[in-house]
Amino acid sequence: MTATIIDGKAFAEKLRGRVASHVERLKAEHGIVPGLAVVIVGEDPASQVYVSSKAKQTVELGMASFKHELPADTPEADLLALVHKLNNDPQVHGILVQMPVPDHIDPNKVIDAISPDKDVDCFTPANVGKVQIGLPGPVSCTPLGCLLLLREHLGSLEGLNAVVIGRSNLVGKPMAQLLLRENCTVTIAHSRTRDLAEVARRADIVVAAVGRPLMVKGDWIKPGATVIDVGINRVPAPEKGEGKTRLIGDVDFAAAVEVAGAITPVPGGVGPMTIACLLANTVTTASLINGLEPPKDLTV
Ligand SMILES: Nc1nc2c(c(=O)[nH]1)N[C@@H](CN(C=O)c1ccc(C(=O)N[C@@H](CCC(=O)O)C(=O)O)cc1)CN2
Repeated sequence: MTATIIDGKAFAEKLRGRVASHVERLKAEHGIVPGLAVVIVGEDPASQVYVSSKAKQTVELGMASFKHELPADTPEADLLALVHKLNNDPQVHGILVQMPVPDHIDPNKVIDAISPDKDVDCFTPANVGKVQIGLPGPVSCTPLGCLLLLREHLGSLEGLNAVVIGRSNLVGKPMAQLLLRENCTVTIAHSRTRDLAEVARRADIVVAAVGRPLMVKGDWIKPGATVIDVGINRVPAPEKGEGKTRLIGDVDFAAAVEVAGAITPVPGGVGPMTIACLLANTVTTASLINGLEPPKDLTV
C-alpha cells in the first residue's frame, strides 16, 4: 500500500486565496487594511527566509507589511520597546517575533509583551486559554495548518486515536488541544514516553513534532493511519554538492509511505501551511480589533 500524499503547498494556496478575498472585503466594506508586523532579531539564515516569505506573502494578499530587522546583539529592553510601539500602532493588527530569539533574550518576556489582541502566533497565555475553551481568536499557526490538512483529508476526526509526538509550546501542546476539540482521544508522547513505538502504533493520526530527523520509523505506523510530519530538519546533502543541505522530516518518509493511509511530505507539507495560517490569523485579529466577526472559513 502506498499512502496518499497530502499536498500542503496546494492547500496553502487555496487558503491564501480565501484570505485574499476577505482582505478585499474588509477594505471595500470597512476601509480596513489588515497589517502584519514581523520582527526578527539576528541573522539566522532559516529565520531570515521565513520572515522574508511572510512579508512577501502579506503584500501579495493585499495586506500591509511592516518588517523590523534587528541586530543579534539588540538588548532585550529595545526589543520589548519595539513590541510596545507596535501594540499601540493602529495600522498593525498582527505582531510576530520570529523564534528562536538570541540566548540573551527571554522569549517568555517577549511573548508577554505582545498584546493578545495582536498575537497572531497565539503564543500569549490569554490566547492559549481562549483556544482551550473554544473562544474566537487566533490559533497557533502550525497546529492550525495541521488540523486544516487533517480535516481536508479525513473529514470528521471524531473518536480517532491521535498521538502527538513532542510537547513544545509552539506545536505539541496546542496541537493536542486542537485534536481534543475535534473529539479525538489524544496522547501526548515525548522523549520520556515508554514504548514510544508501541504508543504510536495505536494511533489513527500521528503528528510528529520532535525535531529529530527520521525518528519515527515505518513500523511505528499503524497500516492506514494518517501521518503529519511537522519536522523541518536541515541535514548535509553531499550528493547535491559540497556544503549543500536538504530538508527532512521527523518521519522516515520512505518507509512510512508504504504503511500509512496518508502522509505529509517534507518539504511541501506542513511548512507552507504555517505561513498561510499566519496570514489567516491576521485577518482574524484585524476583524476582532474592529469589532467584526472573524471569517469562519479561515479557522477551526
Ligand atoms: N514566531 C514564530 N516563530 C517560528 C514559527 C512560528 O510559527 N512563529 N515557526 C517556525 C518556522 N516557520 C515559521 O516561522 C516556518 C517553517 C517552515 C516553513 C516552510 O514553508 N517550510 C518549507 C521549506 C522551506 C525551506 O526550504 O526552508 C516546507 O516545509 O515546505 C514556513 C515557516 C519556527 N519559528
